[in-house]
Amino acid sequence: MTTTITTVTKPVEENSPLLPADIELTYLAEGAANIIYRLQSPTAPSSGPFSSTVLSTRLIRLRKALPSAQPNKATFNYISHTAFPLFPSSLLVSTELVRVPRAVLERENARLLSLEALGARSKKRHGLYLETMEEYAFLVADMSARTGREVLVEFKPKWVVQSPSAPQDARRCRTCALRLKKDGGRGFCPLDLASGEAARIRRAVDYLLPQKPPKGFELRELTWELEKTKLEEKVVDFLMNSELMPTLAGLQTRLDPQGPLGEMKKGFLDAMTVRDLTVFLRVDMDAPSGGVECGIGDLDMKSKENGKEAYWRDTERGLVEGGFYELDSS
Ligand SMILES: O=P(O)(O)O[C@@H]1[C@@H](OP(=O)(O)O)[C@H](OP(=O)(O)O)[C@H](O)[C@H](OP(=O)(O)O)[C@H]1OP(=O)(O)O
Ligand SMILES: Nc1ncnc2c1ncn2[C@@H]1O[C@H](COP(=O)(O)OP(=O)(O)OP(=O)(O)O)[C@@H](O)[C@H]1O
Repeated sequence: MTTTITTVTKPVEENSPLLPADIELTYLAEGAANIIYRLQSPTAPSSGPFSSTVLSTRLIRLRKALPSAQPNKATFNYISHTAFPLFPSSLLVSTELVRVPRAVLERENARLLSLEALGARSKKRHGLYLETMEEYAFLVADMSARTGREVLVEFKPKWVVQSPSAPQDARRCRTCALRLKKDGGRGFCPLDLASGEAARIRRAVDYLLPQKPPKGFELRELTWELEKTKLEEKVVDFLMNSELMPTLAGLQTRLDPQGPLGEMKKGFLDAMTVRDLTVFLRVDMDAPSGGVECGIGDLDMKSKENGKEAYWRDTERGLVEGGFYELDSS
């Protein structure tokens, strides 16, 4: 059986709960725009917005001071009114808006410097810190493995239907064409992922699974390869049977019928959000069947500002005019 987490998005309101100033944060990961922390408090109450249960099942997503970034309140407004309603709630990572004391942000910025000095922060992320003027943060369901027998599979499905501006005789999808243009590297084809055909989905999933056992994973089979085969079957089975891929494909088709060389109406920006979201699949390796929880995250608002409109048009023109869509996939 396939399981999904039950999720809710609380509406934006003025009185979002304020994170206690003595909250302990542990750096987990970061992307270009946000840093993700685990939460802990020795004095957490047994109920309320920051109860010990809430703290142990959620992560906090704090925004970095990027000049192009939107304030979290505006982003939350967008996700709760526009992006989340596009999806069945069972597919979404539960997300709440909370307020953060400035002292917490300042303290964590000092810690980031220490992490850098210790070599515990990726070099490419050095020099960019948390936005201390930001009043809000996102409290998100933690999709990490909770036991040594769970695995988190994280991926961006990207353009799961062909770009409407691609040439009629295209032999590559938009994502494969762009990958070829960027670095010629190998990767999964999103059209395989959304094909509904087991063999094609398996081919794509192969690229998404960890090559080594994840940290803390408990091997029950002789080798990771054997575990990986089991993991692959679970993920393929989920993608064949869940509404995830048909939903993504349906949205991308409906929201952007013209592609980046078209008029770029409102739906286009939402389509770009859907084309850049992240999927978290938490897989229970010992579930007799299924055991996959799905959470869609990173549904950030896209804007034409800051050169993005030109980037999208130029990228598409470059792919079309450079013949990247027509090059053979082999
Ligand atoms: O242009 P793409 O398709 O490479 O997607 C960009 C992503 O690259 P990748 O997923 O690695 O291929 C890119 O991801 P990374 O920074 O490479 O992790 C961003 O998500 C970017 O969006 P934004 O400018 O931050 O709003 C993404 O830009 P857009 O989705 O706005 O095009
Ligand atoms: N709900 C979650 N559960 C588990 N891990 C998560 C969760 N949200 C984020 N992460 C981890 O933190 C990383 C960075 O988070 P996120 O993608 O939100 O950052 P970002 O800065 O918005 O990324 P981008 O580079 O796409 O802008 C993710 O790649 C993932 O490994």
